[in-house]
Amino acid sequence: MQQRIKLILLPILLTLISLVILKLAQDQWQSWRSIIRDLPLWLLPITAVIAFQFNRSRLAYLSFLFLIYYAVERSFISDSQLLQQYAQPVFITGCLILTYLSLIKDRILFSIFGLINLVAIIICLFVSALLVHLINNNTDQLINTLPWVITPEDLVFIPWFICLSAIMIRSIQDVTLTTTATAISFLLWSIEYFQPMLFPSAMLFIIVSTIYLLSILFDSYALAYRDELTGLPSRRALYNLVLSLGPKYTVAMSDIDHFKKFNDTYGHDVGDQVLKLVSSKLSKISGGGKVFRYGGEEFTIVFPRKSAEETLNHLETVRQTIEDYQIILRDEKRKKGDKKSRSQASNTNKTVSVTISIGAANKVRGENFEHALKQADIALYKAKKQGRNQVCI
Ligand SMILES: Nc1nc2c(ncn2[C@@H]2O[C@H](COP(=O)(O)OP(=O)(O)OP(=O)(O)O)[C@@H](O)[C@H]2O)c(=O)[nH]1
Repeated sequence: MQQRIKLILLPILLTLISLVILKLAQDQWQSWRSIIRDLPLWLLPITAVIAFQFNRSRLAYLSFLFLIYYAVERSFISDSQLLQQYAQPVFITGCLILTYLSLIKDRILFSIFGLINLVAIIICLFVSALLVHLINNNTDQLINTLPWVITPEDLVFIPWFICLSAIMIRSIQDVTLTTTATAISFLLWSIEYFQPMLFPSAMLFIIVSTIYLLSILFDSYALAYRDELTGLPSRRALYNLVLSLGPKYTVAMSDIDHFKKFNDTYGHDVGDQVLKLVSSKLSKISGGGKVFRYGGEEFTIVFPRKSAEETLNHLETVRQTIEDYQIILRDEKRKKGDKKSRSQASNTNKTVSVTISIGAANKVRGENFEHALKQADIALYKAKKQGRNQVCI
């Protein structure tokens, strides 16, 4: 749930807030109009290249297609009738492409997948031309069968609504910043068509580029500083934190007991499940402890401004929580099986529990972080030797 708030709701909310602020501050940026008008012509290609470099092929496609759209729109700005004439098919094409790109995965641009995507984009173009043709030729019939349709122009809401629903469902299913960025593009694309007077297109495409660049930046940050399996900050993030630590802190090393045996008994996949659950319990440690996956089944906890004695209660509480926690092993058959096997599986779910050992050490004056880490490791070794499932300092 937290992940959904962070990766879907927050970016959408921030975009909406930015739009409101931009609208309210309209008078201020009006004087920058000529710069704003040119900015997408620089920003969109830069975004496309960066997205391509970072293997975000979907964002690269979108930046490139928006660039073409914006460049064409700018060059035909004087011929407003021509723009009007093609507005509907162009809008539906955009909706279809955005929906298609939100449904697929990022693939290498110059590969067979790149070719497939290119063909799919061309198909979107034809489908939208066909749709508009069908709508225009069957307007009367459609209006009679669909009583809630008010004018022929409103018929565009049908494909739009289908695409919107598909994108929304996809955003909930595939919680990534790229999917959210595609959903936000759809929102801005809809504003561009339904409310063209609200914002100049240039402003919308500047926002689109900014969102793409930010999503690439945050994704890369997460890749560099977060452990993929557990979602905890990685060892690299730990060494980043060390740079900001003051003279007083405590380092604790924690390790799951007999994890090799656990893996051998239940398999590596179940081991992974347990690692995730232990990480989630550890990450809720009290006392301001910051938890990192050090590697394998080892975790490091840093308590800034606390002595080892002051952290004992917090470490003991988390150790006890993990010991008491009954882990329900998900039956793999259940995920793939039919209804019958699912109900059988729910009765055969096994519960297991694991314990952890923890060693903690103070940062000693005149010594560095490595020294504190080594002392914590020695304390952990002591906890293991004394029978495991305990905290030692
Ligand atoms: N499932 C899974 N296992 C891992 C992962 N990383 C490390 N391991 C396993 O963790 C186990 C660590 O085993 P050991 O270092 O021998 O320690 P232990 O069995 O936990 O025994 P003690 O620490 O002495 O209690 C090895 O079997 C590794 O394969 C991982 O990401 N997933």
